[in-house]
Amino acid sequence: MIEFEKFHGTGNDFIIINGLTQNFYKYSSLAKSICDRNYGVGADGMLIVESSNKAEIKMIFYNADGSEAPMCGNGLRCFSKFIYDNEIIRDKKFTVETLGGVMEVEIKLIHNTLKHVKINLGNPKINFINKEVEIDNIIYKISTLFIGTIHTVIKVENLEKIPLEDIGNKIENLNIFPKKTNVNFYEVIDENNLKVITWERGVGKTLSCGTGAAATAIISSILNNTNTKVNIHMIGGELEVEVIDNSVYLTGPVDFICKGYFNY
Ligand SMILES: N[C@H](CCC[C@H](N)C(=O)O)C(=O)O
Repeated sequence: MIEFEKFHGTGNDFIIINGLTQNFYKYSSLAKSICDRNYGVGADGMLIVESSNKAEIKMIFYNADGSEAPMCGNGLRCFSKFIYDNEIIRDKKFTVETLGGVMEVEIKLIHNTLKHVKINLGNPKINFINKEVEIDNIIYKISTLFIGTIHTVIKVENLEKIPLEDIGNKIENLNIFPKKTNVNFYEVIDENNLKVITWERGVGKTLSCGTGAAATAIISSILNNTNTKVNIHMIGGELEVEVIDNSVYLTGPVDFICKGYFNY
């Protein structure tokens, strides 16, 4: 039996397992089983707590299909609540090692309960902006960058007209992306507000994506002159992204859902 807790950040849901107190192997197949929405607990991803020699704690992250990914913004925000509420670290600011680099987190308490987490995703690395690709006779202008993990961002006029599953999948698997990509479509509401839907590598459609929100805010500020501090409206809720110098800050709510034992 594996003890786990489940959290969500704006509807992006995660299983978190304390690897400091439990030993188990084959994370990839465990992620696939535990994240399965019919035969498992159900989640977009699985996070494991491990000790670190580069930061105060380490987060390991797997997508629901069992693939390992370097970073997850909403996942890191949920992970921070797990760490604080389980008294693994009791400071309001701490550092977390991920495969995408060491990230700074800052927790926010409301009446002594951890409700919001702000994370610093570091410095984005832009691969290309507005590259034209043709899919099913339609030209899409895609922009790709690395912000903890790989994201492709595409501006559209009307999100409701986007067949996310079909086109998200095709862009994820374009041969210019040997390791695939996460895909975000966005609409500009005004200079302070963007609406975003995300197709995640290794998961599919999710209700929210933290690094995707950050990636979209960065590309939109370059292409549309939207502000460097914006609200990102995702299906599952709202996130705030702020770009200051070479850092991208992501802030939003996190919630504990349940705790239990997985039969594995
Ligand atoms: N949902 C996550 C991103 C997961 C990225 C993952 N699907 C990948 O393969 O890179 C977030 O909140 O940032």
